[in-house]
Parts: sequence; structure tokens; C-alpha cells
Amino acid sequence: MCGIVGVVSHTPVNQLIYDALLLLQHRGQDAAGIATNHGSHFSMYKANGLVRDVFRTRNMRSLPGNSGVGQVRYPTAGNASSEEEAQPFYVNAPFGITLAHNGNLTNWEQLKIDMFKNDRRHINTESDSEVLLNVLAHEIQNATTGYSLDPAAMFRAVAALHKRVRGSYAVVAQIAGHGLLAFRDPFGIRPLCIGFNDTEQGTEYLVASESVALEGLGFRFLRDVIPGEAIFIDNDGKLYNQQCAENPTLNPCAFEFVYFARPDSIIDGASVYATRLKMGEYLAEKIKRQFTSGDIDVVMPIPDSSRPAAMELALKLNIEYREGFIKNRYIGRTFIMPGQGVRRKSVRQKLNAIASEFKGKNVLLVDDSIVRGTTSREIVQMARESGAKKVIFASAAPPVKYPNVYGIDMPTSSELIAYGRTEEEVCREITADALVYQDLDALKRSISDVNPALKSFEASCFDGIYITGDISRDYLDRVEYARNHPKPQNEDVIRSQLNLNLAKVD
Ligand SMILES: O=P(O)(O)OC[C@H]1O[C@H](OP(=O)(O)OP(=O)(O)O)[C@H](O)[C@@H]1O
Ligand SMILES: NC(=O)CC[C@H](N)C(=O)O
Ligand SMILES: [Mg+2]
Repeated sequence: MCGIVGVVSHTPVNQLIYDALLLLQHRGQDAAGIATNHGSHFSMYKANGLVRDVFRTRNMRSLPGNSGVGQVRYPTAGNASSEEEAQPFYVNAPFGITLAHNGNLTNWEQLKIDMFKNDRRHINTESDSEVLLNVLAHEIQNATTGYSLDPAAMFRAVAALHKRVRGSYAVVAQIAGHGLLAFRDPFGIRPLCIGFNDTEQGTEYLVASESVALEGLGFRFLRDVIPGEAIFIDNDGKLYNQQCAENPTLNPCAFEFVYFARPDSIIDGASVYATRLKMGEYLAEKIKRQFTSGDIDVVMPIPDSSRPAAMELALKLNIEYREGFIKNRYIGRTFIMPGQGVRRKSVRQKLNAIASEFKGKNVLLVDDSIVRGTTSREIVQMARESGAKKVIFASAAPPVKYPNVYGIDMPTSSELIAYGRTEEEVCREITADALVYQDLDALKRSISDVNPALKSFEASCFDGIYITGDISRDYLDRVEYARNHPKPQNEDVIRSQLNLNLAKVD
């Protein structure tokens, strides 16, 4: 999941975009970038790392202009460590376009080939987002004649893009000298919303992955971008919009509500916090059916994401809620870190147990989800080392059994602890005394109860149903193979050649 932001203002936007990216940092920790537009000139700076580490004062000074886009990246395609694949991306024709993308295209490899053969466009990275930018550029080229670019032409281009591209995409793009284009895929998988701020110079607009970025910067929430819709804000601050997809439907990603989004965001009309409280409530009902009152002495959250669910669960069970794990706030989210080794080490660095809270007690540990099992294994161990009598584990989400191809980096089933295992087997794996998972139906109700207009969800990691309809077994096998056999990067090739030569010398 990445975080994206786009702004059209009447004053310089570099600091505003930086601040918005800080508010979206939880969505991506690998790379950050900003591109601003000043007259017909783009300035861009991007690099690997957290927002606060990527941008120095000199970088910020080099980003003039009253409009711009930014991104924090959590890679799902291409090469996670490549700075070249940090976003935004830039293409010089037509007009000059910069783009930031949240999501994952499922047909990007085929599109890359088509682009080269039919459109004669060269894509220089393994990023699906660079492919997306080139499709957009090609379709804008097709939709326009001469230098003029009216909103209608832009909307024709987005309509053509929807026909070519598959997968999930929430996008902000700047067209040099013209304005900001934002659009969302026809299934509405990834979130995108728009806010405004009335200033003396006129209205300024901010488009962002989550409403927390609007609120935190003093913008007022206008609305969510509708699935398939495109919004264009010209550089004078005039807003145009049009539905560009033929059969749009709203299917927000259920995992945003479980884990990704900040609890203080509102996504597609549902407060993330309220949905997490509901998850706790439904989980409490299930626990009540399976355990009797003396079985659990204390309920504890695994900080941070599970706190609202654990708190509500304790309340509904009428059992004491205690914080037994303290989080080191300087360690990032472990789930979105690249590589299992880093993840495992980070759990122990990140969470530490207060032994007195565990000694002699039957503890119910609550997490929002169990994905690879890295966190739960370590946590159960830590609870035992701290003297817990019994450790019961509860997950506010159902078992994650299937790969995700829409922007959450879990492309292979083999890495998922619940894949091919029964709940009893997972329980044994994480060495808990008992394990309770939320039912999928209850998870969906947790979101629908908060906004009844939300009836359908992208929940493929729980049920294996891929709503875009283009995901075959063969496709998943290919993704799994590619993940397990990464293409050697230049540096790796050099190193392996060096090793070979050294072996010869030996
Ligand atoms: O089963 P796993 O593969 O370990 O993944 C699941 C865990 O990862 C996430 O925590 P994370 O540390 O990323 O962030 P948080 O502080 O927001 O909970 C999530 O909240 C679970 O605790
Ligand atoms: N998580 C995301 O939204 C990733 C965006 C894009 N697919 C990338 O890998 O950079
Ligand atoms: Mg967690």
C-alpha cells in the first residue's frame, strides 16, 4: 500500500506535500518522493527511506511551484530496493506528466510488451507504475490535437486507460502547465479522497489516499473519488469531474480497515476506527461462545493496529484491558518491511513485555491480523517468558490464506502462515494454547454496520475471490515463481561474478 497526494494551490506547495507525506507515512516506508510544477517546469526529488530522512532543506528548496504530487512507497512490483522505482515517475511527452500510484496492475507485463511493440514506448524499470504512466501518456496523446488540453480530452484518455489496464490503481498525475488529474480504478479497490481549503487567493485542493492527510493540514473533506471517476483541477483551481468507466462498482479493500489505514481516517464513508471497534465486538461474541468466564483473566492488544478492536472486545467481555507490550515508537511497521529476516528482528526490537502484567495469568492477546505469523510467534513466546499461565490468541481478521495482487505485498501463498493449515495447525505453529479468528462475514459486517452503503469488498486474501476477474491459477503461480526467483540486480551479478573469479583463484 502506498500513500499518494496531489495539490493545486495558489502558494508554494513543497512543505504542504512533505507534511501530507508524513501523515501518510504508515502506508509506505521504503521510499518517498515529491514532484512540483512551476510554470511549464517540473522539479522532482525522490529517494529510498522515510520522508524525514529523504528530504533535506536543500531538496525542499529545489521544489518550487504551486502544484505537485508526492508518494510514500511500499513496493508491490519490480525491485523494492531500486531508487529508480521510487515515485513519482516522469514522462516528457505529451506535455510532460508526473504520476504517483497506489495499487498494483495485474497486466503490467503484457502492457509493457504492448507499449513497446505498438506504441513504441520504452519502459526503463520493472515498476507497474511506470507502465501506468506511459499508458496514460499514450492515451492523452491520442485524445488531443495541438497544444490545447481540455478536461474532456483528459477524461477520454482516462476512459481509454480503464479499458487497457487491469488491477488496482488510485492515481494523482500532473500535466505540466495544465493541472492535476486524479482517478480511481473502476472497482474502487484503493482509497482516494479530495479536500479543499478556501484562501484569500482562491480555493486550493488536496487529493490524498486517506482523509487524515486532509484533516491534519487544515483542509476540509469534500468527498471520496468515486470508482472509475476522474477529477481534473486546472492550475487556476477550477475543478472538473467525470465518470470514465463503463460499469463501476465500489469494492474497497477490507485489509485497509483491518490494518493499513490510520484509525482516524474515513474511507468511503466509514470511520476506520469505528470499523475496528465493531471487529472487536464481533470477535467478543465469538469468544463468548467458545470460552467460559474464568478462562481469561486479562485482554491485551498487540500495539499498534489492534488497540481499538482489543479495547472493545475487553469491554464486551467485561474483562480487564491491560497494556502488556510497550512499543518502541522509533521502529516502523514490521509487516510492510521488506524481507522476513528484518521483520523477525524488528518484532523483538519493537515490542517489549511488562512481565508483571503476565505473571500467573490467562492472557488473551488480540492482534488485528496474522499474516506471516512473525509477530504472533514472537509475542506468544514473550508472553510465556514473562510468566503467563495460558496464552490465547485472537485475530480481528479471518485467516489470511491467499496472495494479494492489488497492492498488499503478500504475493505468494507459501509465505502465509494460514495457507494449507487448519486453525489448530496455525495455533500450534504460533505455540498458543488456543486461537480464535474472526469470521469473514463478521469482518464484512464490521464495515457495513458503519456505512451500510458498503456492501461489497475486495477481500481476496481471505476468500481467494479476485474481483477484477483476470486472475488465474497460472497467473498466481507465475507471480510466486518470480518472487521466489528474483532477477539478479546488477550489483548481485557483479558480486556473483567476483565470487566465481575468486573461486577460480582458489
Ligand atoms: O503475521 P505478521 O506477518 O507478523 O503480520 C501481522 C502483524 O503485522 C502488523 O503489525 P505492524 O508491526 O506492521 O504494525 P502496527 O504497529 O501498526 O501494528 C499487524 O498489525 C500484525 O501485528
Ligand atoms: N503498494 C503500492 O501501492 C505500490 C505501488 C506500485 N505498484 C509499486 O510497486 O511501487
Ligand atoms: Mg501489529
